[in-house]
Amino acid sequence: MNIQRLINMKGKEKIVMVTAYDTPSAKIAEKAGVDIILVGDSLGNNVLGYNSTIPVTMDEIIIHLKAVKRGAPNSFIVADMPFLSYGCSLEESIKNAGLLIKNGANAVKIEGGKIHCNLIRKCINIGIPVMGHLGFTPQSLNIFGGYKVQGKEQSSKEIILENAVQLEKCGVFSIVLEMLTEDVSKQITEKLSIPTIGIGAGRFCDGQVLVFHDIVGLNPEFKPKFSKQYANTFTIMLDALNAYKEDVKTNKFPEEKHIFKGGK
Ligand SMILES: Nc1nc(=O)c2c([nH]1)NC[C@@H]1CN(c3ccc(C(=O)N[C@@H](CCC(=O)O)C(=O)O)cc3)CN21
Ligand SMILES: CC(C)C(=O)C(=O)O
Ligand SMILES: [Mg+2]
Repeated sequence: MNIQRLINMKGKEKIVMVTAYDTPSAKIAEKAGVDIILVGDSLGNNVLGYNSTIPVTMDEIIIHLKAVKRGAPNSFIVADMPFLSYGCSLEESIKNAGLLIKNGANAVKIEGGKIHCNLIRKCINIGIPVMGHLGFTPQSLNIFGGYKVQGKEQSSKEIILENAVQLEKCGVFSIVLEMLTEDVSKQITEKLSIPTIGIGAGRFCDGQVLVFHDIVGLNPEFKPKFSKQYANTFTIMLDALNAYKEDVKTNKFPEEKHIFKGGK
């Protein structure tokens, strides 16, 4: 997989993106043959126990990116630039983007609109492919004041569309559209010649992205309307641990076959 192939998939074949944060989830994603693995800053919510993506640092993303790379050495990996790793100084932002590439990412994802065009152009010039992210951008949770669907008012529709157009102009190879009304994501998808990848943005995007833990049901208390849970692994794991506990308590584990014996 590469950015040209992803762009060529637009209008022909839907793009499948899933997050992964560690080696086992990356192995599963690679084995399933997804098109893109995202080392998302949702790492914070789903693995590190934060209640938003805001505390996630470059160091944390890099540790998990390297783990994902080891599990999925042949997959196309996008890494999220975490909050405050970009947007302050241009120089620092470019260095942080480059660090993600050095540590195994094939591209970086940046939340926000045309304000980042300068940074995006610089990144592309030095060889760093960039994916955009518009609509509800979780790093701006404190500006939005909550997890809210975007693009409901005419004025915000126009602003989001304009930002999508500008992101394409400055060279992003794809844009994630998060929690957008379906009419807006459809309009953006039709207007752009790069693929859109939706999460809570309806049926008409060129691809879809979901969080690994939401797909496999590892996070039973998080059930947003846009997500689809395909398995209940939390319960499967809980049952396994309960069975193990019961076996130890009742002397059913370990058995003869689990024992090491010395010579006579
Ligand atoms: N496990 C997980 N899945 C995600 O999709 C995800 C994360 N974590 N963390 C980072 C962001 C944050 N996301 C979120 C978080 C909360 C809602 C939520 O509460 N949604 C409600 C209200 C939407 C509304 O009507 O305004 C919902 O019912 O969908 C949605 C997306 C999406 N991302
Ligand atoms: C929800 C996706 C697009 C994301 O940015 C993440 O998982 O961090
Ligand atoms: Mg993210």
